[in-house]
Amino acid sequence: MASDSESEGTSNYHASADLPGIPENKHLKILLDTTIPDSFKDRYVVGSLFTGGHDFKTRAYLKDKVIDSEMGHNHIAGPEGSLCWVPGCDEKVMSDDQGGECVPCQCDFKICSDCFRDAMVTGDRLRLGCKEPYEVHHEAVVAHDDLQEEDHVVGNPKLERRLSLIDSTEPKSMKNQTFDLTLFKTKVNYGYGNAMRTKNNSDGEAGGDFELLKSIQSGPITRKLNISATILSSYRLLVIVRTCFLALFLAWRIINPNEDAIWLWGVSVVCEIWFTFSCLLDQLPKLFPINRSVNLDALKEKFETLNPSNPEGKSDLPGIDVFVSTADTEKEPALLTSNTILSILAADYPVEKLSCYVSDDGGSLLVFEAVAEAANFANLWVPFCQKHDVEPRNPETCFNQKRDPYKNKRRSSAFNAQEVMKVVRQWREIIGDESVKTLNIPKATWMADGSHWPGTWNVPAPRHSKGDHASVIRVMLRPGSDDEPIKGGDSNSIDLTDVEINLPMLVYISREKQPSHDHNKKAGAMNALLRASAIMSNAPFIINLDCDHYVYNSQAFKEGISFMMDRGGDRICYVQFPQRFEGIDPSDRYANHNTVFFDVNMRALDGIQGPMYIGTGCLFRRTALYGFDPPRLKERTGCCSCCFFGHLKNTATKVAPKQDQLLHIPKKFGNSSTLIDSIQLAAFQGWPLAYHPSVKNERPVGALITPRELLDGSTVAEAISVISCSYEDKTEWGQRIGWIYGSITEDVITGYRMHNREWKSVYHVTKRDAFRGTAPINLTDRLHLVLHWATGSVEILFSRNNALFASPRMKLLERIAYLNIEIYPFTSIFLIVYCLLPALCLLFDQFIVQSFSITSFIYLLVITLTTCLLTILEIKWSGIDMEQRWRNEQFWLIGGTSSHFVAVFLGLLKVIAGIDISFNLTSKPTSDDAAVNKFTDLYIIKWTSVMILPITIILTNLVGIATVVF
Ligand SMILES: O=c1ccn([C@@H]2O[C@H](COP(=O)(O)OP(=O)(O)O[C@H]3O[C@H](CO)[C@@H](O)[C@H](O)[C@H]3O)[C@@H](O)[C@H]2O)c(=O)[nH]1
Ligand SMILES: [Mn+2]
Repeated sequence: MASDSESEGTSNYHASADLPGIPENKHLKILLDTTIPDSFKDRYVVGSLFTGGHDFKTRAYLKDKVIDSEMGHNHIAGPEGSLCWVPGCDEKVMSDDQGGECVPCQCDFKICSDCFRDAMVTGDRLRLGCKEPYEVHHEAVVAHDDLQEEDHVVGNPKLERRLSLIDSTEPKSMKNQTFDLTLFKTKVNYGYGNAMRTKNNSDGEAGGDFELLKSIQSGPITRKLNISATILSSYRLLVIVRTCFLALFLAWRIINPNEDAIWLWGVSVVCEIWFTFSCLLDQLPKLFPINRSVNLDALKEKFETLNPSNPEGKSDLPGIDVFVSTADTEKEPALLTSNTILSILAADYPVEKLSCYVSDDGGSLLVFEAVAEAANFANLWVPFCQKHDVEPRNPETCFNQKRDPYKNKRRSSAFNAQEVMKVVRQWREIIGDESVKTLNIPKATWMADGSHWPGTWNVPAPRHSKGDHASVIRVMLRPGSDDEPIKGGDSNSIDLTDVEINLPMLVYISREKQPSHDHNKKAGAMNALLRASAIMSNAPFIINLDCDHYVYNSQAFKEGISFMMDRGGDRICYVQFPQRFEGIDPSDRYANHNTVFFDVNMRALDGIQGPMYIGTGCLFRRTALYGFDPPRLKERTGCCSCCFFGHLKNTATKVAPKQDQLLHIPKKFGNSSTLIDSIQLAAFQGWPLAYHPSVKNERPVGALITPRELLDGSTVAEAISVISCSYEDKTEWGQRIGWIYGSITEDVITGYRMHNREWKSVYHVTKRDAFRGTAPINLTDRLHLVLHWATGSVEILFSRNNALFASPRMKLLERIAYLNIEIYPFTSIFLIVYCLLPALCLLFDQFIVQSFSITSFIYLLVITLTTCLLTILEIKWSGIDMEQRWRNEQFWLIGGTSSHFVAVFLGLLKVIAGIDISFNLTSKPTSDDAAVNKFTDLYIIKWTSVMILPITIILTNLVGIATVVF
C-alpha cells in the first residue's frame, strides 16, 4: 500500500492503488511514475482514468491488464533495449552493424534512427543533447538505408530549417512566467514537431524557397461564386422600389390623420413605422449574397503531395480538435453521442491530426461506457468506412438500426447489484443475517473493473451527483504514434489489408462541478475542453458539434480547412456550416428546417463580414477563440471583394494583440504555463502556406509533417488541473476568452465578439450536407425552441453586446444584421396589436373600419406583392423549396404572435427585475421514436402558456366578425 503522502511532492501525477472506500480492490496496482522513465509514461495514458479537481488530488487509476495488453502491442518497443530520448518518441535507440546500440554524438544523447534522420533531413544538424551540430558523416552511423535517398535534401542548403525543441524535462512551473508573445512575429522557433525555416538568410536562400513554393501553388483552393447578376440586380431594384413606396405611404399616412378615430390612426401608424423599420433591417444585409465552392484536389496538391520540402508526401494539414458536448442521458441518449463520435473518428482527415473530445456535463458512467464502446467499435468501423467509402459514417444512420441497445439495459446498474450482493454476502458470513439490514452498504456506481465511478452515481451522493463531482479524463484511444500509417491485415473479421487502421485520439472529459461554482452550461463545458485540448493536442482548429449533430459528409473537415488554408485565410475566425435536420415531417409543418435563415440570411451575411455562429457545426480558429485580434495586412488584394466598406479601412498594419495586452496574458488565461506556451504554436500552425516572402503570418511548406508528441501522464494531469472549477477564477475565461458566458444564446454572442474584432467568418453550404442533427417536431417543443432563441435575442439587446455598441471595426451591414436578430422579437408586440385592430374596429364602429381598411389594404397589398416577388428571387438564388419558404412565412406568424412576445416579456423581466431565465435542454428524439411511430410526435400538443396570445387573437377576430354578421 502506498500512502498518498509518499508520492506527494515528487510529482504532480501519481497513480494510486488505494481508492478509498473500495473493498477488496485487487485489480489495481501501485505505480509511482517517478520511477518510470518519461518514454514509458505515455503507455499508461490510455489505460488510466485521470481524476481531480479543485480540492481533489489528481490521480491516475491504472489496471494490471491494461499494462499487459499495452506491452503486447506490436508498435511499442518492449522494456528491453534503450528508448529514444527525444520527447514523445518511444522508438528503440539506433543500432550499428553488429546490432549494438550506437549514439551519434559524444554527449551520449540516445536517439532513434527516425529522430536522427529527422534532425538531419530537416537540415539542422543540431545535436539534441548538447545542442551542437551533428557531424555530417552521418551515413556511417545510420543503419537506415532510406536516408541515402534523401541525401539530396540534406545536402540542399536551401531547405535548411531549424528544429527547435521545447525542453520538456523542465519542471512545469506555473509561476514566474514572463510571457513573451512572439505570436505574430516572424522570426520565431516554434515548438517541437514544427520545423521552421529561418528567414532572411544572407545568401538569399529564402527567395529560392519561395520559387520552390510557387511551383506547387496551383491556384486558389476555395472560390466565391457570385449569384446571377440579373437576379441580384432585380432583387436590389425591388428592394429600393419597395423602400420608396413604404416611405411615401408612411408620409401620406402621417399627413392624413383619421379624425374619426384618432386612436386607431395613431396605433396603426406606429405599427406601420415599426414594420417598415424592421423590414429594412431584415432587407439591407441581404443585398450581397454569395455562394462558395471548394476544390479539394487543390488542397490535396498543396498539402498532401510529394515535394522537396515534403519528401514522403505526408500530410501538411493542420490539426483539428473536435468537441462534442452532452449533458443529460435522459434527454440525450448515449447511443446518439456514440454515433456522433464514430462519425467523427471516421471522417476523412489524417488520423494523426484529428482528436475528438467528448464533454460529459452529467459525469455519467453510462456516457463513459458508451464512449468506451464507441472507441472499441471504432477499431472496426473506421477502417471499414475507409475501405468501402461508406457515407454517412454514422453507424446508426448507415445501418438504419431500429433500436437503442442501451435502453433499459444499463451495465452499471447490473454491476451495482452484483457488487452490493457481494458485500452483503461477506457481511453475512461475519455477522449473521439480522444485522445486515442495518448495514450501510455504499450506494456507489461501480465500474466494470470494480472501482467507484468518480462522476455522478446512480444513487447520488455528496461529491458524486450532477453538479458536484470530480473531474475525469480518460484517453479512450491513444494518438497515433508512428509517422508511418499502420496498415491492417486480414486477421480481423473483415479484411483490412492496406487499409489504415490507426485511429484518431479520443478523449472522454467530464469537468469538475461544485455547487459553489456557476458552470455556465455549454459555454463552460466548451471552455474546459478548449483548455484541456490545448494541453493534450493543441490543434490550431476546433470543430464544435452538439451530441445530436453528426458528420454526414466525411469530406466536411477538409472543406472547412480549405478556407482557413487558402490565401487570406488567416483572417477567418470560423467556418460555419448550415444546420440540417433529420426526422422532420416531410411537409415541415412547423418550419423546422428554418430554410430562410440557413439559406437566405446566412448566405447573405457571408457576403458581408460573415455568418453568425449558431452553436454547432462550426470550425474555429483556436486563437480567435482565445480572444486575439485578427492579423491585419496591408498587401491584401482580391480577398476583400465581399467587403462593403472594407477596402479603405484595412490599410493599417497593426500587430495584434497589442503590447499592453501581452503583459497580462498569464492572468487572463489562468495559471497553466503549458496552456500559455501552447498559444503561439496554435497560432503558427493555423496560418496558411507562405506564398510570398513579404507576406507575414504564413507558414512554410512542410512545417506540419512531423508527427505530434505522444501524450504522457503528466500532460494529462496538467489537463485535469485546467478543468477544475476554480481554474477560471480571476481570469477572463467566458468574459473575453473562449465561449462567452451569461447568455442563453452564448453562440450568437461568441461569434459577434469575433466579428467585433474584425475577424471574418465563412458560411459553407456543402453539396452533401456536412452535418446533420435532430430537431423537435411537435408544435409545443418547437415554440419553446423559438422562445429560447428569441429570449436570447432580447437579452443581448439589453446587454453590452448590443450591436448598437459594436466597435467601428465591424462592418455596417453586419452590425445591422445582428441588430435585426436582437430586435425581431419586438415586432411581435406590434404584430399582435395590428392583428387585433380589425376585430376591435368591427366591435366598435363600422365606419372607422372602412377608412382604416382601405388604406391598410393598399399597404398590405403592396407589402404582400413585393414580398412575394422578393421571395421568388430569393428562392432563385438560394435554391430553397417553395413550399418550405411558405411554411417559414406561416410559422413566422405563429411564432411571432406567441413565443416572440413571451420572449420580450421574459427578457424585460430579466433586465428590470433581475429574474433569471433558464431553459431546459432540448430533448433529442431516439431512434425508436423516429422509426416506430413515425411523426406521431408531430400531432402532440401539450398545453403551453406561449399559445395564449395567438388563441386570443383568433377569438377576438371571430367575435368581431360574428358581431358584424349577426
Ligand atoms: O450545461 C450544459 C447544457 C448544454 N450542454 C450541451 O449543449 C448542447 C446544446 O444544447 P441543446 O439543449 O441541444 O440546445 P438547442 O436547443 O439545440 O440550442 C441551440 O442553441 C443553443 C443556444 O443558442 C446552442 O448552444 C446550441 O448549440 C444550439 O443547437 C448540447 O449538446 C448539450 O449537451 C452542455 O454541454 N452543458
Ligand atoms: Mn440541439
